[in-house]
Amino acid sequence: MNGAWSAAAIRRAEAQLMSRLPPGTLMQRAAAGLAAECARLLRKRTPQGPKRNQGVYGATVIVLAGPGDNGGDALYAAERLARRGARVFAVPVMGDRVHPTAAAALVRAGGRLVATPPARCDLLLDGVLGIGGRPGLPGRALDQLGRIEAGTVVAVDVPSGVDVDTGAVPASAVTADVTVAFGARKPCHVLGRASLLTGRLVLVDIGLGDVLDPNPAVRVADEGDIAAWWHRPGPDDDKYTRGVVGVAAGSERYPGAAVLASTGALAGPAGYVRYAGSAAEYVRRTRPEVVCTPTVKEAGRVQAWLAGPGFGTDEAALAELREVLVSPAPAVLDADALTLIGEYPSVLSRREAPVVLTPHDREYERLYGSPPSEDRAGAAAALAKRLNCTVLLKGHHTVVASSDGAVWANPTGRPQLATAGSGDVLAGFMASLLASGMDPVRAAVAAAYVHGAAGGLAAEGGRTVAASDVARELPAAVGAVLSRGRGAA
Ligand SMILES: NC(=O)C1=CN([C@@H]2O[C@H](COP(=O)(O)OP(=O)(O)OC[C@H]3O[C@@H](n4cnc5c(N)ncnc54)[C@H](O)[C@@H]3O)[C@@H](O)[C@H]2O)[C@@H](O)CC1
Ligand SMILES: Nc1ncnc2c1ncn2[C@@H]1O[C@H](COP(=O)(O)OP(=O)(O)O)[C@@H](O)[C@H]1O
Ligand SMILES: [K+]
Repeated sequence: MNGAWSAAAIRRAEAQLMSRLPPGTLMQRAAAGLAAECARLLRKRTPQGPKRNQGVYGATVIVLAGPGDNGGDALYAAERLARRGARVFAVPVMGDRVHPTAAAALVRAGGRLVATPPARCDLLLDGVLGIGGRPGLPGRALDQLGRIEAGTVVAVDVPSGVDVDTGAVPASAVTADVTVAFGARKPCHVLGRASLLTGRLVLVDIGLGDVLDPNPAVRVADEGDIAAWWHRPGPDDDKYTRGVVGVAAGSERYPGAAVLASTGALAGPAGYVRYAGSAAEYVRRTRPEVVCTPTVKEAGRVQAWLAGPGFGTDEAALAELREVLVSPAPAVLDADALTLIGEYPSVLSRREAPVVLTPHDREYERLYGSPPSEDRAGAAAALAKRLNCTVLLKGHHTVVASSDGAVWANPTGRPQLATAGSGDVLAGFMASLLASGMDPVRAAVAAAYVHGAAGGLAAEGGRTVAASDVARELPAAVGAVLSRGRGAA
């Protein structure tokens, strides 16, 4: 598992570490790692004309330097590049406030402090704001970003202007090709719109590992986690012990949801999929391995339910939802089930077994009363706490929150997944993970991860993606994630 730590947690760890080290040590570690990454990027540049001067020597580097230590990191890294022959121009963007010793070191190495740098450069270093930054950019930084044409933009620690702890981008911010982060990820690298401005993330180890709080603000699963959580069938297993999934989805009007959710469920680790609803004819025709009954009651005992996709919001649907909720099995509630809960919140009141809610933003609003804020992790956690459920809030970086406040950001997925029915596939797959015995938060996290990976496979080569394509790629995505995960373990 990877984590992302809040600015306050990073500062606490840095303070502890710094108390044991000579002054300036951490900043030099950060600057050395940053300069090394810049040198790697400059080696890849393709200057116009004959291939001379490739690399650091002769490259034009511009530093936007803010008033704090983030500017200090950028200036010390630029000093190292200047010593290797780069032409460095540093622009103080907050009046004359600039890290004094770092600026002096850069000047000694041949760099220049200027008000107006060249209009083009090979590499632009964003050292405007780091973890001490409030959202938004100072005007001078914004002006320079508007006029400089940069081959590569490297953000120092975080893309300046973002809200470091939430990933919100309420005002102007830098768009980076690469972000070189020190010590640990911060929430803005993995959450919200800020994660899109981060570009490729490079972590530089400055020795914080041992002193960081063991509980990160945001967790990010990796393939090793998913492989470790996955229940593999053993020689004594049968289809029942592997778990029975109940799918209460679809209707005569929306039979597709039943098929997509059942296909999602079949791709998971459970051994048996039962369908309960009025679209049985379509499910049988497309997925003959699914056992169909007309109602939830007749489906009998299952180890997990999915309820909601395409099953309507009328009285009959409400009655079926109530039937699912009296079952002691954990349940994924999606789509129409979320609309029903928004309308009749009391249906959840006597529920004891775990529930995973999987809203997109409009469904979230129906459940919570207002749309999710740009602090998507905070929004998911607030709903999870209020309803005492696990919440998977869908979007570009899907977020999973547990009712006790733990938050996970999903690292996979792509916008092509935003296609009708793709959520039905996700919900069915998640129900299969629950039925296999996986803990609800892990089931939500693992389902989002593998679903995103399946979307990636479906979109390979720029192909267009429909929900059936995502469902078709799920078994391959499971295979790839588990085999890489076991390899990593
Ligand atoms: N503390 C440490 O030991 C280390 C810190 N490092 C670097 O230090 C950074 C944090 O440095 P600082 O604490 O000095 O903070 P920043 O460099 O993020 O800057 C804070 C300064 O910017 C001003 N400011 C904040 N938001 C602004 C806005 N929107 N517009 C205009 N001005 C704004 C503040 O008033 C303050 O003067 C990290 O991100 C990292 O780059 C690294 O050198 C590693 C070691
Ligand atoms: N911009 C986006 N980038 C990546 N994934 C997205 C984006 N928008 C939506 N998704 C994903 O697409 C899926 C859509 O689900 P949902 O909205 O429930 O669709 P449907 O109800 O039609 O099945 C979710 O997994 C969601 O996380
Ligand atoms: K920065």
